[in-house]
Amino acid sequence: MSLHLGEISYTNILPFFHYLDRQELRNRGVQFYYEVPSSLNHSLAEGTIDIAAVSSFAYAKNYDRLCLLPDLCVSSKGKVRSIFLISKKPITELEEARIALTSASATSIHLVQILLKEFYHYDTIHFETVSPNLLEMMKTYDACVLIGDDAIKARREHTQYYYYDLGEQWFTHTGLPMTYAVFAVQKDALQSHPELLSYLSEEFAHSRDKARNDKYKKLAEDVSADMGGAPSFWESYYKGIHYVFGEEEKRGLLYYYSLAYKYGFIDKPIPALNIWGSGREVQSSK
Ligand SMILES: C=C(O[C@@H]1C=C(C(=O)O)C=C[C@H]1O)C(=O)O
Repeated sequence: MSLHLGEISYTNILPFFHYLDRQELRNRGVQFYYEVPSSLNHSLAEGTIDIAAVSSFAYAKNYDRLCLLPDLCVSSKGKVRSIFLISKKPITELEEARIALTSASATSIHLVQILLKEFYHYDTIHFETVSPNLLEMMKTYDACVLIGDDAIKARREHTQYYYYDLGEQWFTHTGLPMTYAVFAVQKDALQSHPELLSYLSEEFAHSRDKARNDKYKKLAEDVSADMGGAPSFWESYYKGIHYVFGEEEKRGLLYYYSLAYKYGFIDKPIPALNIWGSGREVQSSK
């Protein structure tokens, strides 16, 4: 029986995937699915995918059925450089604004609402979820949120707007890192494929460590050839992202979940993260 693995179709996740021996994994029964985060979140919730890097928000939504792989995440302590609120007006002038949210995201579209409610005290902003097309969004809305490669491209090509980096905003107001993606696995799959999942988890960590030990040089060159942008941009982009799920990242994520609960984005509080193989739970610091 094969194991269905979801891969986010953005460059930010590549350190975990670039150096994987995909043929070896296919030989062992892994099937790859390449999708934007919101589709992977959906597939994981439906049970059609066994394991994936998904929006950290999606883990909270399906908390009872999922476990996290230890040590792996996509986080930033401050600027992430690929998740922006892009606005025609300064962030302090958004009373009654209409904001378009990218349909590719789950974590960031709730993060922006949390930031604007909790720290800017807005309660009259109108949010709508639409396809991630900057020009279309800005035709009808005052501001929009883009993530991943859409956001990187917008920042490069459309400099006439105000850009607010949501990782930086979160850090300014909380002093904590923000975790956008985690590796979540169905509890059922842990029963049916424990050895393969353990192998896969180690392979993700090896790929990440290889990319980091090379200071992201080779990865940056490959991404630049594929996507444009200078290799130096990609090197510093990767260096700004935290790929290790440490204690501070977990605290930041639990605080995000507590605010997501406060504003009704999730139905149940998340008291702790269930991390596979760690034999322990991490309590919320709040
Ligand atoms: C750093 C990023 O994090 C992403 C943001 C996500 C979200 O908002 O749901 C999901 C997965 C991550 O890949 C990014 O896309 O730029």
